Amino acid sequence: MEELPAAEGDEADQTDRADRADRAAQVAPAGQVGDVGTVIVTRALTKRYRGGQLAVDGLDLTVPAGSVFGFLGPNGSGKTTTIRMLMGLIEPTSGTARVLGQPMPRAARAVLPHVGALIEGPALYGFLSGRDNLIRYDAADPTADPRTRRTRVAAALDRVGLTAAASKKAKAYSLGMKQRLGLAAALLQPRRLLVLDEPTNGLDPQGMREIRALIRELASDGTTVFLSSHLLDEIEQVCTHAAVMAQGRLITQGAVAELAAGTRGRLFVATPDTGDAARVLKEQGAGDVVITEDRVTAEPPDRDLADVNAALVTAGVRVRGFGVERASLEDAFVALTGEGFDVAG
Ligand SMILES: Nc1ncnc2c1ncn2[C@@H]1O[C@H](COP(=O)(O)OP(=O)(O)OP(=O)(O)O)[C@@H](O)[C@H]1O
Repeated sequence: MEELPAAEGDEADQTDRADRADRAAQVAPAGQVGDVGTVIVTRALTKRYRGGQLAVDGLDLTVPAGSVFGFLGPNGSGKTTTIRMLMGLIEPTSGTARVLGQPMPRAARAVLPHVGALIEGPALYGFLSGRDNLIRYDAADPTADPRTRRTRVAAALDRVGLTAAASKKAKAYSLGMKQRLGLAAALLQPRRLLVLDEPTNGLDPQGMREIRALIRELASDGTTVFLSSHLLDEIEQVCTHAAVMAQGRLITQGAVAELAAGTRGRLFVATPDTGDAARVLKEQGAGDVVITEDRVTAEPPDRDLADVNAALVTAGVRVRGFGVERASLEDAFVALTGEGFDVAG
């Protein structure tokens, strides 16, 4: 199987992501309904299932054009239900959803040809080769010209790095290769929007890296990518923007860098005297003190950190490092919900 290019280094990645975030911000200044700069807008979107379960509760989502938008939430928080409403697969109970400027599900026929979707794993025929699976997908599209089918399929296989494995039966594919084949199917036609539901679910770390690299590459062409995930670090690694869901409700949304920036990071002390450091930090008013090997971390207290540092030194704690770590999206989530991220919905 062909290898995808390795993920770029952290620094290059950050720059690239910042560039894309800028571009997305430029085309979506206010994110109003119907704004050409937004590809998905929902207002008070709500879904109550027949059994009474309120799966999505008054969701106001704004996805800027050109963004890699992470739809983040623990299992059961309503992500798949939202995606199914956006794709016109189920009707909302109330509220509205517009995709590419058109109302869903009413305009599904006009909208969906411009949207590539990978929802709940690709439906593949195991006894057919990867290539033949794509030929079937392409043949099912009434707008696809049969004369150029082989060229389109070859280009899609190449795009996801499956050319060398194209003749293998799909049942012999690894999970990562199956996901890539699903992506290839979504890419048979040029798309303005890609919607990926948990694209790395069940993959090993290498498979995850490959799919993330592919997502970055797709986004660099200007395609808006909307992906759901229950993995915070995944969103931080690939997304320019994110929305955070919990129990059917939107907790927050915006540029990833800004979401975390609004939250205070954790105070850390690197020291061999962890026990004493933890005691002093508590005395100084720090909360949630955690000891790990030769580090103590805590919620910073509401006082000058220079005084906290001085108190440590006065107490004889040998301080090798002291500071506040940059807040992660996880810190933001905990600050907003008062809960850890790994909660069941
Ligand atoms: N068809 C259905 N009928 C009734 N309840 C449902 C149905 N589908 C989902 N639910 C419930 O709605 C809530 C939201 O589920 P949903 O699948 O949208 O969440 P999710 O964030 O995508 O989670 P996961 O990552 O586990 O798929 C859950 O409590 C779930 O049990």
